[in-house]
This record gives sequence, C-alpha cells and structure tokens, in this order.
Amino acid sequence: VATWPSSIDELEDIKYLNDGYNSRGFAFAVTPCTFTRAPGRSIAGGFVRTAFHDMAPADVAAGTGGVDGSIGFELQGEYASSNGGPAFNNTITYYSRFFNAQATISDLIALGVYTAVRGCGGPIVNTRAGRIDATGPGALGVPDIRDPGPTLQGRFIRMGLTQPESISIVACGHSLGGVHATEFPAIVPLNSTRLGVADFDSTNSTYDNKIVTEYLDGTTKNVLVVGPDPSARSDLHLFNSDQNATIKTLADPAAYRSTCAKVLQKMIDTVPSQVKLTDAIEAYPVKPSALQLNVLAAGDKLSFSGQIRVRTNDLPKSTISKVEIEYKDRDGSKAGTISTKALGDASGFDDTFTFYGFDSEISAKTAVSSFTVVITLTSGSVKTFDNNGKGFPVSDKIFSQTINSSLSASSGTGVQKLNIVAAVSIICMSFTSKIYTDPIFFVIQVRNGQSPSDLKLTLTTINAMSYNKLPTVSKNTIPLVKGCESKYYTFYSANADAFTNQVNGTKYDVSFSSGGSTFSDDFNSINFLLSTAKAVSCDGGSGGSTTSIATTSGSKTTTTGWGTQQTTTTTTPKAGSSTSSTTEPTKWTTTTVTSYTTFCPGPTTFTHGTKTFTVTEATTLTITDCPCEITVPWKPTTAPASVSNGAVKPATTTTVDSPVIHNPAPAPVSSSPVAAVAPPASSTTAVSPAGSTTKPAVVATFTGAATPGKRADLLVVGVVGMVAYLL
Ligand code: HEM
Repeated sequence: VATWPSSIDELEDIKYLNDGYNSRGFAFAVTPCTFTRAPGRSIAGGFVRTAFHDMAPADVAAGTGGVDGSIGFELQGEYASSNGGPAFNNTITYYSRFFNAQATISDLIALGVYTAVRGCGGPIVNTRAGRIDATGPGALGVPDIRDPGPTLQGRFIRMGLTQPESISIVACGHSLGGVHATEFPAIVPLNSTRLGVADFDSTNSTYDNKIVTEYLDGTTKNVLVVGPDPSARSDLHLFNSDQNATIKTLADPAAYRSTCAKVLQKMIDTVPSQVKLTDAIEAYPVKPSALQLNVLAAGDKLSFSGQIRVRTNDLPKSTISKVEIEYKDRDGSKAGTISTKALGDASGFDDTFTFYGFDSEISAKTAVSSFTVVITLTSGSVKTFDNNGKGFPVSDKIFSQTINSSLSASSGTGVQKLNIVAAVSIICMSFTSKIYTDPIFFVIQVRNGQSPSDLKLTLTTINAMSYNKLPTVSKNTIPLVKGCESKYYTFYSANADAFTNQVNGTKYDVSFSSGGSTFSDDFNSINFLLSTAKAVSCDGGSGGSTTSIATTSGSKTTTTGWGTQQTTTTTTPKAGSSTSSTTEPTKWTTTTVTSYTTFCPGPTTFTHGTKTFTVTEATTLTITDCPCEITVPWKPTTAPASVSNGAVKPATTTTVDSPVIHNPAPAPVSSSPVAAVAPPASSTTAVSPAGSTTKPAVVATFTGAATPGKRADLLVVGVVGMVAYLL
C-alpha cells in the first residue's frame, strides 16, 4: 500500500468511496448495472467501450497513443465513423464531474473500467494512476466490424496484443451492452428490437461469460457473430481465428474472470511511452483526510482537526474500541494523544470504511510534524498504523488559515470574492556572524535562501469540457501579501475573483520556498470556505513586521512586544544611510530594548566566529545582554486589502517592515575584520528579498534546547551589539 500522501489519493477516494459517509459517488451511474441514461444505452457498456476506443489507436512499438483521453477529441470528422453514438461523449461528460488536477480524464477512463466491470459483478481490474490527458486527437485505428482478418490482426498487434489476447479482450468487452440500431442499421434493422439494441448475450447487464458459452453452444444472438451481414461478423472472425482454441478456455467462468482481469488491465495500462504509471491503487488501511491546522486567537495554540478513515474489512467496526492519534511535535518528539469519535461509514464494491473525526488544540510553539494512528480493539489488543514507518506527515510550516479565509456568497454576478489567509511558521534564520573586538560587534546577516520566498497562492480552476474537447485545468498564481504576525506564525493573504460556475472544482495551494525546498498546503477546496470569515488575530506577536509604532517624529513611546522594556523614536534617515539601495522607507524607527526574543521553530545551525551552533529543536532565543537597539524602516501604508477587513490592523496605522537591529554604539572600533564579513550598516544589498518573513536572528540565551554540549557555548556569547539586515 502506498505511503500517504501520494499522487493516487484523490483517485483512491473516487475508487473506493461509493456509498455512505464522504462518498464520492463515481459508481453511481453503474449501480445497478442495468442503469441506463436512455432506453437500451448501457452506461457500464459505455464506460468499457470508451476505454477500448481511447486505447485502440495505440502504437506500442512507437510508444504513442493508449489511454490518454484523446477519445475526447475524436468524435467528429474523420473519427466519427469509428466513434459514433452518444456513449463516448456521455461517458466523458460523466467523468468530467470527477476531473481535477489529481484525477485526469484518462485515469478516470481507466477507473471507469474497474467500476463498470466490478459494478456489474465482474472481477477486480487493477487500476494504476499517472495518465496524462491528450491535448488533441490522436491517430485513427479503432478496429472496424468489416476489417478483413489480416487487418484486424494487424491492429491488435499494433496495440501490443497477442492473438489469444485479442480474442480474449473482445470476449471480455462484449459481455456488456450490445449493438444499436441507430448506429448500425445494416446489422440491427430499425425497430427490430424492443429497445433499439441487439444485446451481445442474454445477460447484457451482468459481467459474465455468457458471451462465450452462448457462442460455443450455438445459442448466441450476438450480431457480430450471427448478424445479417457476413462481412460484418468481426467477433466470429476473431473467435474462430485459432479454431476456437482461446475462446474455449474462457468457457470456464473462473478462467474468464481471471483472463478478463488481466487483459482489461493490459488495455488500460497501455499508455504513451512518456507516461509512468503508479503502482496499483489499493485502499489504504488507514487514511487521513481533511487535516486542518489553524492558529487560534492568542497565538499560543493551533487547532488541529481532521478525519481518519479506517478500512474495516479486516478490522470490523464492532471490534474497534477506540481510534487515537499519537502525534509528534515539530522536532519529532512525542507530543500527545488525540482521541477521535466515529463519524460515519462508507463502502466500495469490496471494501468498508469508518471515518473517525478529531478536533483538538495543540501548542503553536511546538506544533506537529506527524502522527500515527493507534487502534485499540475491544479485545484489548492495540494496532498501530505508522504509514509504512514514516508516520502520517503534517506540514505545519505553511497552511491555509481556513477560519480566516472566505469566499463571498454567490451574488448573481457570476463572480465571488475569494480571500485566502495562509499561516506561515516563523522561520528562525540562519546567519553568519563576524566578531570584532573592543567592543564586540556582531554582524548578522540572513543567509540567502534561508528565509521564505516566493510565497504564493495557486488557484487551480477547471475549464469545462465541451463536445469533442476535454476539460483542462488552469493554474493562476497570486503573491501572498504579508499581514501581521501571531506569536509563532506570520499571516499572509491573497485575494482573487472566483467564477461561480467554477467554484465547485477550484482547488488552491499555498506555498513558499526556503533553502531550496518548497513547502505547501495543497489541494484545498474553496467551496467549503465561510462566506464571511473572522478577522485574523495577531495577539501575541513578538515584534514582527506590522508592529504598530508611534509615527510622530521624535516622540518617545514605551510599548511592549519587542522586548521587556523599550523606547521608540522615529527619525528621518540621514543621507547615505542603510536605505541606499531602496527608495523606501523614508523614516526609521529606533527601539531600545532590554532583551530580545525570537523563536526558532526548527533545527538550524549558525556560525558565530569560529564556533558553529546547532539548534536541534524548537527553541526560543533571548538576547539578554542589552540594551540593544532595533531599527526598523517604517512608512505609513494601508494594510493589505485582503486583511484590512478589521483583520490585521486599521488601514491608517503604520506598517513596519522587517527590522534592522544594531548596536547603539557607532561603527566598530576594532580592526581585524575577516574577509567574509557581512556587509556593513550602510548597505542593504546582500539581504533577503523583500517580503521575507524571517525574523531577526539573535545570538542569545537558549530557553529551549540546543545540542547538548553546544548549549554552554551559546550561553557565554554575550551580545554587546549586532547588526542584522532584514528586508
Ligand atoms: C474487433 C474489435 C471490436 C469491434 C469490431 C467492436 C465492435 C463493436 C460494435 C459495432 C459495437 C456496437 C456499438 C453500438 O452500437 O453502440 C460494440 C459495442 C461494444 N463494444 Fe466492441 N468491438 C470490438 C472490440 C471491443 C473491445 C476490445 C471491447 C472492450 C474490451 C469492446 C467493448 C464493447 C462494449 C462494452 C460494447 C457495448 C457498448 C454499448 O452497449 O453501448 N469492444 N463493439
């Protein structure tokens, strides 16, 4: 079974959640198998035939064609004679309701074969994922009922099928449905049948081998065997092409089922050579869903909620006494146990599930990195599910803050306002430092790549399919704008317009890059968002970018937040000051603090002089050897529109960009600078890009944990002064 999360997750849900709680309903159209959209039009038959006609033009030797959804572009013009009738468009239209960036039409075509065959009582056809949808029509090449024998055989060889496989695949396909008078009046005369269709066998809505046994015992009414036009008897020509040797082997029902499972899988696994299919989609024994973190008001806590789907085939619900989550904090240390309660049951063709829900509060400081699911049985025995040894990961570095995100109600204009708030874990910067002596003077600089960059909201919308055209997805990227800081998280937000007719399929991701990696919270639905959301709460922020500072030049204000005690003055910068590389800001605010605290949410290393310090887990760093001055550029500005709704701060207050911390003393007196010294105070060029959320780094006292042995080193680092450049 796959390790969660994986690229199969969406398809796995669609495949297995047929009925009940959280059901996806994909099998609805073939449940029961007799379901028809119009009299005589087998939906299940349409699913299976669509897959064959999509695959049939494949040229396996050339690596082209196969199940790629190109059938969606092959309903007109030169393709119309091969792909006539309503079944193809109806099938793809049905699949398009399940289509999204993680469920391509071509993968749904493959899944449709499993669903139709199993839904009609046939064997399980393994399905894999990873198919890529075509963007236009492919080659011609579907076999025709009037193809001469060698032509027919040539086509199957091109598809990569041996003679026995070609015979089997037709016998396995023609168990369902039949031939329609409207499309084939020459072999099924109009009004010659009750529903306008000549069924292939006497059980056209049951997936069984009657197609074979009736052929062999001479009772068949299959018009492709005994129809009025001898030149249009393709089933007969194929079946007896090896003197009925292969078809006779399929008279045994078990042999029929196992052969069909194999050959139908071969059909749907025929894909263009550039496609890499996943392993077979199998039901997870335990699968998380709807995991959600939210920073709560005071900033100290995160709400952590979600659902755990337990497959109850081997673990009947009645034998389960409790399902618990044992989670680890951001450093991977065991942090606590969360209880769940049963929410509801779901089922697939062969599988049963129960969903267990949880909603808890955890520390925002130490957060969560992964969990295992512990199931206690009524017998007292305990089973732990650890996701193939990896634990179920939870990304706490960035997540959609859904309690503050919104999608305005549909207003009839066709457009709804979307506001997404993302919470980004404050990242302890890694920095280099240079010691001068007499006085000791640190130059601290954010190391490139260590601070979050490329913060963005990615909206994936679905462009609806039309006749002879597949649906597609469009991705739209919107920068996330920095809002305020909570204690351990910085809020960002972005606004977008969502078209009402696209709301259902629209998914969004929030992401950032840092240190060469990308962190994201993906594939969230917008249609579950509140129409009006609560404002974000920035209580508990430790002195971040939107700290409100008095704006009167020269005024002195005592505030809290930066340190235990502070005075703030606002001055106009001198010419040649550190704003040289930017046009803004026009003023500086200097705050004197008696201590400075920052939080490192995860492991990092930094060098101080010749010493390297290693932070191994979430740690609060505090500079105690102050007074220290923190200088921040400031400019009056409006809060980002997306959070101005009373959320972050009033529009008229001051937004303070990232701070510069420096020693109140003038430039270092000492000599002996080393070559790799960080830039002096007059330059801001070698700093992290605007929009960085990295908080000021400080060399300080650990109040959390560091590598044993290193901690002592760190404790003796007295911070007399420092310069940090942060934009
Ligand atoms: C020599 C190859 C084949 C030929 C010439 C052929 C021909 C046909 C024809 C003429 C129909 C009637 C379509 C209609 O009237 O709507 C039909 C139906 C069907 N075919 Fe084939 N077929 C071939 C192979 C296959 C294969 C390999 C499969 C699947 C594995 C398949 C699955 C079906 C199904 C399920 C139907 C019923 C569709 C319905 O009831 O709407 N066929 N086929």
